[in-house]
Amino acid sequence: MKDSGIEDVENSAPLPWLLGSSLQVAGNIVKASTQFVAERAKHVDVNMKGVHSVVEELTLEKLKEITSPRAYNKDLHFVDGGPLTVQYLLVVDALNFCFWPDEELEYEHLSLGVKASLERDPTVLDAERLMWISGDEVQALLGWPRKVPLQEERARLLREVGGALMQHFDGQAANMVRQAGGSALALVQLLAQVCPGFRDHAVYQGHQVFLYKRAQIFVGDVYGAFGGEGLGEFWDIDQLTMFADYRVPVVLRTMGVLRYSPELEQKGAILRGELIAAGSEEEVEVRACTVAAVEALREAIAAKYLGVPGAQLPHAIQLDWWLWELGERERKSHPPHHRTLTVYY
Ligand SMILES: Nc1nc2c(c(CN[C@H]3C=C[C@H](O)[C@@H]3O)cn2[C@@H]2O[C@H](COP(=O)(O)O)[C@@H](O)[C@H]2O)c(=O)[nH]1
Repeated sequence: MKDSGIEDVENSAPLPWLLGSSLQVAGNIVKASTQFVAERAKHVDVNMKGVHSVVEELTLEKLKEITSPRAYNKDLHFVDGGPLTVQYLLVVDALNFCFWPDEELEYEHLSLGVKASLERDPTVLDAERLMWISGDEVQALLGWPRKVPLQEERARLLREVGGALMQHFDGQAANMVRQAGGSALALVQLLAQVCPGFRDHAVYQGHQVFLYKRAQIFVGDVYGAFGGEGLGEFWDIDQLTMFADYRVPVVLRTMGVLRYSPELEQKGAILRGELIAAGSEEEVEVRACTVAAVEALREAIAAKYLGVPGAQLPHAIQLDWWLWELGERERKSHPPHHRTLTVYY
């Protein structure tokens, strides 16, 4: 095969199979598969009138804020511009799920708790230590005064990360980023391949639906923490979708962008704070329609601001950070979010 040069490409291009795979051709499998759900959803829908009224009110000044490098909240994180930041973000995003069973526990307790531990002991996130971490050590890592929800699961997920880093990347999360060759989608796929805990998907009406929330948020965090440069430089960062959590759907509902059926909202579990099962139609539709809603917002913003001097078209992840921070600030006045016991978000 020498004369065809394929051998050379294989040796030089990282993960060539991804470049030609459905992942690249169909863009992001999260975008494609959540669209499949949004077109059929019974309990949730994306209200295009709501989308257009939000974009109507979106000023150029607000858009500049959303697309500025400061949109990523570095104060909440350990950011030293080096590979230890990548190790830190992978650990945080391996644990970045399901805080609500503990009324007082919020995301910042996770990110700032791990940051404080790392500043006390720079070896605390070494892969060979993560491989053996216990539930009690996870509680200590966060510096939380009591057990954290799903504590033993969180320890298992960290042990999985430690083992994968030792097996494939010489213990360094930064090596995994480098192996993705500057592609955000390839890095999402690579992380989901080596760590089953990041394979956030469901089966909906017989079709596999990918949300990949923690895998995508890890890539978004690396991009944000490094300001889109060095280890954070991804040529296809605009291909990532928003991160399907439980905070942003509430924000989109208060904006009139997302609508829930009466069964789901009034009579249903949400207002009574009952659990909605992971993988149920309701849960998958809430998450998938949230992804589709942010894509619709993004397209409507592009239609309004394409070519406008000084306007930068936002990535889905920048819209996500804007909506999530808004939801965090307003969470006391917002209606309750849906409650799913899960390791995915
Ligand atoms: N969609 C989306 N979901 C996000 C985040 C973040 C972390 N954002 C920081 C990182 C960079 C940015 O600049 C932000 O400062 C956490 N979560 C999810 O929210 C839920 C936690 O909610 P609560 O219980 O209220 O703390 C839980 O599912 C968690 O996984 C985000 O950015 N987008």
